Amino acid sequence: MKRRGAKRPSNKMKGTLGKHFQVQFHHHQSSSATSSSIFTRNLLDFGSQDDASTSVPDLDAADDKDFILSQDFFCTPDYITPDNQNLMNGFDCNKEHIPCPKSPEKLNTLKSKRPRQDGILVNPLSPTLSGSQQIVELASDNFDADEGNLEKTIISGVQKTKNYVSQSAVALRCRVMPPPCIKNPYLKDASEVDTDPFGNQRSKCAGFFPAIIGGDGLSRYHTDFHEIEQIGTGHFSRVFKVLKRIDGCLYAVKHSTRPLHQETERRKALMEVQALAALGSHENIVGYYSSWFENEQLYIQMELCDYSLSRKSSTQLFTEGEFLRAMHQVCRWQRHCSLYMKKE
Ligand SMILES: Nc1ncnc2c1ncn2[C@@H]1O[C@H](COP(=O)(O)OP(=O)(O)OP(=O)(O)O)[C@@H](O)[C@H]1O
Repeated sequence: MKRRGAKRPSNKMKGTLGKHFQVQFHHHQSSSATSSSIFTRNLLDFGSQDDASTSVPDLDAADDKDFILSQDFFCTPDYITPDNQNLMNGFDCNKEHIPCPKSPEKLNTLKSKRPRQDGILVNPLSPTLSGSQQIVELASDNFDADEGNLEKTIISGVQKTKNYVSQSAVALRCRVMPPPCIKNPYLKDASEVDTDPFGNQRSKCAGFFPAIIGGDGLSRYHTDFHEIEQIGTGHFSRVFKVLKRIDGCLYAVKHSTRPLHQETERRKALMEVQALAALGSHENIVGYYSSWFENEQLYIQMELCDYSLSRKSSTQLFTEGEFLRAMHQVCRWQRHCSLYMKKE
């Protein structure tokens, strides 16, 4: 494997984990030129948040950024298109009898607790530590030769790299797309999706589709849902039939058509969500699942109704049965609401 810009002597990294980190680190460097612009932009954006004062001694600062980001946030571009399949097989403990990387729990030992200069013990899994510090601590369990250096690194890290992992980076880590679940096996009459909407993307990766991630890379809508079709329009909104990737169920997602810039606008839009959530589940009320703001638009995830009175064209007349069913539902709904009001 070609190594470019290798700064650390190889004897620093012993064992499988070290090998894995080295491989990932160098591979990321060599493949960075071919990475998508999204990856590159995000890496740069993230890197720009780390100023000189936050760099860690003994290690090259730029190397550290690559090292941390490729491991921690993206599943790495390598994961999508591995250049060397054998290297990826290194993760398979059964195949090569190589021990798996230690679980984070195993690091929570007395040995891994380092005294800070102010005398307070530092737990590497404590939320006050950044991701970079945890990775450095992870390395210390494997590379005894560098124990002293790493100890210094950790202590300095606590002082200097306090807010190294930004909120957006943490959010990005949470937005790794789950593998699609076309059919939920626990649903009796599971919705059949005739064709695989994920098509050839499925073979490429288990989790990250850069092409459909929004401009900021953090689209919850595109990460969590596959949009199938538009099923309705409201006065200020559009409603889509979607497949939730992780559970394989169909839902309706309604989102506002224009950005809600003002706080008052957002509050007003939220009233619909609050009413739906407060009413709870009822057979005649559309089920509410979740809601969120994205790009200043409100998204509401709801039960997908297979029938809508508004879809009947104005020229079509209701049959008597349909009319009675509709009236019955309205009455039940009113009763449900009045019961709810009484509770309040
Ligand atoms: N949960 C759902 N399942 C199926 N179709 C839906 C669902 N929610 C809305 N629709 C469809 O989308 C159309 C518009 O939705 P809705 O009635 O919520 O909009 P609206 O209240 O008129 O709009 P706005 O909130 O912008 O004023 C409905 O008439 C219906 O056809």
